[in-house]
Formats: sequence, C-alpha cells, structure tokens
Amino acid sequence: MDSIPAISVDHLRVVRGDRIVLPELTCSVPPGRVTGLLGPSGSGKTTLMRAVVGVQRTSGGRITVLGEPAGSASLRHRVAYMTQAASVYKDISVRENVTYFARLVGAPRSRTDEVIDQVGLAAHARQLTGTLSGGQLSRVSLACALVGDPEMLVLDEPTVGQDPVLRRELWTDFRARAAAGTTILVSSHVMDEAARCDELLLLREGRLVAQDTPAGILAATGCEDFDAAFLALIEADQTAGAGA
Ligand SMILES: Nc1ncnc2c1ncn2[C@@H]1O[C@H](COP(=O)(O)OP(=O)(O)OP(=O)(O)O)[C@@H](O)[C@H]1O
Repeated sequence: MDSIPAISVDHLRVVRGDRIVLPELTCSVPPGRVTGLLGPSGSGKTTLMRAVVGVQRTSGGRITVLGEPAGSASLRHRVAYMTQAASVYKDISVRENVTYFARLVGAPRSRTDEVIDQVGLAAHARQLTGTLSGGQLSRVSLACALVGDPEMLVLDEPTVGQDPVLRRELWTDFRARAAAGTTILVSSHVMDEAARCDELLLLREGRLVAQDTPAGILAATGCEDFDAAFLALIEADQTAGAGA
C-alpha cells in the first residue's frame, strides 16, 4: 500500500466480559476506498468498529484514525458511525432526526432532505420514526451518519433488511463517496457485496484471516464466488489452528 492508511490497527487487544474478542489484531484500512469487513457471526467485526470509533474499551495495542488516536475529540466530526441497532429518536419524525444530527455536526439544513432522499425515505420524511419498518429505521440511522459528509464512514451492516434495489442504490452511493475521497469501512454478511469493495478484511475469532482485493481473494482460493472463497479461507484457518 503506497499511501498512509486511514486506519492503522496495531496489536489491538479487546476483552469483553470474560471473552478475549480481539487477541492481538493488526490490520490497516486504505484512505478513499471501500473496505469490507467480513467474518462469521461473533468474529469481532462490531468490536473492531467500536474500537475504531473510540467507544470500545481496549486492553492493549493502538489504533490510529486519520492520523489521530482513535476516539480523539478532533475525530468526532470527521468520522461517522452507523451501529447495527438504529440509534435514532423514535418519538420525532425522520426529518427531525436527521436535522438534529445535521445540527450536531454543523451540516447545512439543505443536506437533510438530500440524504433522506439518498436513503430512499423522501416519502417518509414527516413520518414518526417509531412507526417505520426495521429496514426504514436503519436507513434513518444511515442518513444521520451521511448528513455531515464525514471523511470516514464506519457502517455496521448498513444494508441489512433492505431490498435488492435499495441495496444497489446504497452501494452506488458508497462507491461515489469513496471516489470523492471518503474512507468507508463497512461490515456485511452479504457475499455479493464483497465484490463491490476495493479491499476485504476477513476475520475469524478476532484474528485476521485474509486482507486482499476481491479479485485477490478469488485468485488465492481458486473459487468463483465469495461464499465459496470465504468458506475455504475460514476452513483452512480452522484446520491450521487445530494443527497448531
Ligand atoms: N458486552 C459483551 N460482553 C461479553 N461478550 C461480548 C459482549 N459484546 C460482544 N461480546 C462477544 O464478543 C464477540 C464478538 O462480537 P461482535 O459483536 O464484535 O461480533 P460480530 O463479528 O460483529 O458478529 P455479528 O456478525 O453477529 O454482528 C462475540 O463472541 C460476542 O458474544
């Protein structure tokens, strides 16, 4: 990688409860690219994202984000985080939620309707957020993350529960943002989304199993699709672990 990473994770250790979730993770995320974070359920994707945005207590190692230690106050407006559970107010309208977040990050009011439109909720702008469907609710969260046009987007399964047309539109938007210089770290369980990333990080049990381009992953495994490629990588890692 010839540019300075947007995210550098160096020997990161995270313990949650009595579980060592990330034993000693080292990886990096390039700037202005879409990096997909993949791995079996419970492999530590959300934990890593939480550490990147500075809301996860860590017990070793270091994370640098846009040149600053993760969680620095100076990163607050530069990095937006969309969690899996929609973190929006249910008792106000969609537009009021997005306007509130716009105000927090100093975004112009005009951006509110633009991002509501981008996430496909224009027809629901005045609807009470608590009456939306699950997929619509998570799009409100996404709109709140997008409204400040941050330098970095950390998105935890942003397309879960969305229909194929919307997923395609959201990915077109992510690609356009990356082309304009935004760094995107996005987790997903949908394997066809892996192909839309520039770079992939595959985790298993809190360890990095592979980091490569989508084409590199397919070439390395000799597989034709990502489902098969990831299964092959996970199984090879499991076998290597069992033999160690
Ligand atoms: N508060 C907690 N206390 C103890 N263990 C936790 C806590 N939160 C998460 N864990 C454990 O940490 C591990 C990693 O969880 P994490 O949510 O990071 O996984 P994930 O890869 O994002 O999973 P998924 O794909 O299902 O969202 C899991 O084994 C989970 O049970």
